[in-house]
Amino acid sequence: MSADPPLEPAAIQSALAALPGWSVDGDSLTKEYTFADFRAALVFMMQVGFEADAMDHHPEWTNVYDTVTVRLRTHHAGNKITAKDITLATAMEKIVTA
Ligand SMILES: C[C@H](O)[C@H](O)[C@H]1CNC2=NC(N)=NC(=O)C2=N1
Repeated sequence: MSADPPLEPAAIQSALAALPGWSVDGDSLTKEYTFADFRAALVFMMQVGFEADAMDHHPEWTNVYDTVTVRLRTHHAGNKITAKDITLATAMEKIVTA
């Protein structure tokens, strides 16, 4: 068994209650963040990027001007959602609401 087993759907749904704007898309957690401008989007990516790297758990994301679209899944768990994805999504929410 992997150290990070895929979460059951019920566990994902209960975690989503505390993650506004996040949803399940296939086997990933996803959210589209919109910022004031490109610079603010870039600051978010830098802050999250350092935290994600410290966690050794990295987002898949795209940036177009003021928008960052995030997809979270765990490669080592067959590309399924694990507790690490919930932890990283929670860290992103703390960063945007700080
Ligand atoms: C060796 C290193 O721990 C792994 O490759 C890490 C890096 N970042 C990761 N990020 C994500 N999203 N899933 C992983 O399984 C993963 N594994």
